[in-house]
Amino acid sequence: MSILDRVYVALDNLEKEEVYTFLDSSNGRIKAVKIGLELYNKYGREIVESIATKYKVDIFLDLKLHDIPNTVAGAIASLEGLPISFLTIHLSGGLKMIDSSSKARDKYLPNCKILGVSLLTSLDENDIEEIWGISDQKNLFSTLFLLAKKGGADGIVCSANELEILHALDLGLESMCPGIRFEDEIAHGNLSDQKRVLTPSDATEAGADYLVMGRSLTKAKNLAKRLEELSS
Ligand SMILES: O=C(O)c1cc(=O)[nH]c(=O)n1[C@@H]1O[C@H](COP(=O)(O)O)[C@@H](O)[C@H]1O
Repeated sequence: MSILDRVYVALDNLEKEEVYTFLDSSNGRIKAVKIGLELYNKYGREIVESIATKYKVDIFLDLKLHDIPNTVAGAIASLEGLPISFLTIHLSGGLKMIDSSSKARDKYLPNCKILGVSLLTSLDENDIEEIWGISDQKNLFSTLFLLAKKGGADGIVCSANELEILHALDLGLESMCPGIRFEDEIAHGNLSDQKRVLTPSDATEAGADYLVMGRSLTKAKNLAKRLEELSS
C-alpha cells in the first residue's frame, strides 16, 4: 500500500468547477476526497452526490458536528442516503453527543464511520492551554480518545504526533490525521494555519490509518509530481 492510498484530499478553497478541474487533472490517481463545510454549505448534498457519481471516489464528509445530542442526531438523520464513508463530530461535545451520533449513524448512515475530532491541528500546546487551562495534554488526548470509544465512534481525528497515545490505549479506533506537509514545505516554514504538523512518511510510520492533505495538493505547482512522491 502506498501513502497515496491512505490520503483523503481536502477539497477546500475550490469552487465547484475548480473541484472538477482538479480531479480531472489527477487522472484518476486520487481515490478519496474530503468535502468540508465550505463546499457543503454552498452546494449541499448535490456536490457530494455528483463527485461520487462522476469520479467514483471514496468520500469523507467533514462537517465537524458539535451541538446538543438531539440536534446532532437530527443533523445526521438529514444526511440519510449520502454516499459517504466518514463523517466528523467534535469529541468535546461530550459522551452523550458521541453516543447519539453513533446511534443516529446506525439508523440513517449504516455504511458511514463516525470520526471524533480531538483537538484541531491548528492548535499548539499554548493554544490548548489557553482554551482548556490544561497543561497535561497527554491526559487530555487520552481522555478524548477513551470518550470516543465509549460513545461508539469508529475513529478519531488527531495529528500523527498523538498516535503514540492512541496506540498505547489499544482501543481499536481508526486514525485520520490532518496537519500534513511535505518535507520541503516544512523546511520553508510553509505550514499556513497548521501547527501540529508531520510529513506524509512520518505520519504513516507513526501508524496513521489515513492522512488528510489539502493545500499541499490542491495548490501544488506540479500535482503529478506530488502524487508521485506519495506513490513511491
Ligand atoms: O477534521 C479535519 O479534517 C481536520 C481536523 C483537524 O484537526 N485539522 C484539520 O486541518 N482538519 C482538516 O484537514 C484539512 C487540512 O487542510 P490542509 O491544511 O490544507 O492540508 C482541512 O480541510 C481541515 O478542515
